[in-house]
Amino acid sequence: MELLRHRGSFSRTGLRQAQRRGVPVRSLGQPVPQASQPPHSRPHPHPRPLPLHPEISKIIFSAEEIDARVAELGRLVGTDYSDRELLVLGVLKGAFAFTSDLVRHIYPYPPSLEVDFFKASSYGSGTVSSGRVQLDSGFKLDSVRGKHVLLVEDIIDTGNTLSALVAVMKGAGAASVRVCALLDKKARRRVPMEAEYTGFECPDEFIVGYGIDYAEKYRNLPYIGAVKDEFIKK
Ligand SMILES: O=P(O)(O)OC[C@H]1O[C@H](OP(=O)(O)OP(=O)(O)O)[C@H](O)[C@@H]1O
Ligand code: HPA
Repeated sequence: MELLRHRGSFSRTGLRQAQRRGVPVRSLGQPVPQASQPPHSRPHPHPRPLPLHPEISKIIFSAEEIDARVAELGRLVGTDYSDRELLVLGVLKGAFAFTSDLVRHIYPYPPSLEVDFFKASSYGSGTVSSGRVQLDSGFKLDSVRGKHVLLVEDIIDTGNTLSALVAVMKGAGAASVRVCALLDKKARRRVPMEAEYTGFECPDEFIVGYGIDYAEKYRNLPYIGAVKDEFIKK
């Protein structure tokens, strides 16, 4: 076990000291020793459930619920694309966590699966959509021509962002465009938008966590929750 703590290389003195203390030392090229316990029975490095962030009033979707649903979505996507090459396009920044988890669950494997990201934003540092979707001008739209595109979003709220993105991808000559959204806040819709794959229906609240921010904060939380009122600027 102690071997795992010595990730870097040892100096000669450090090496001799480690050997004297009986620390097993592996030289480069030797196989990495396997942990004695299978991954699912190893204790998680953090206490679970994680303590609630002090600025969060409640958890709406727990890390465990999210993990389970993302795995199911991966299976659905994999089944539908088992005979088609797939381009997964994550919408930054909010969908970075969802996209990276989702792609690892896409099974059966499509004949080829590419992952890329596209930046779009309309909320700035507030809780209300500006209605103006700013799209990433640096993205090479040529790269979607002829591809089966799956747009991956953390949340559909007013629908402004995704309706703009679907139109952009179709205009760029994608062979097909589908949407996979973790959360669907139907109560706030202003323009029609239905995802082909949806994780959860989202209550009509401003939510954060699992990639989703308020004024750039809380993206790191492993769960999705609501921010306490006193931390929202009025
Ligand atoms: O349906 P809509 O009302 O358009 O809302 C959904 C969009 O809003 C959020 O992005 P945001 O503009 O906050 O940018 P971010 O992803 O960089 O946080 C979210 O990540 C979606 O992209
Ligand atoms: O509820 C939300 N929270 C954070 N960002 C968002 N963007 C759209 N809806 C939301």
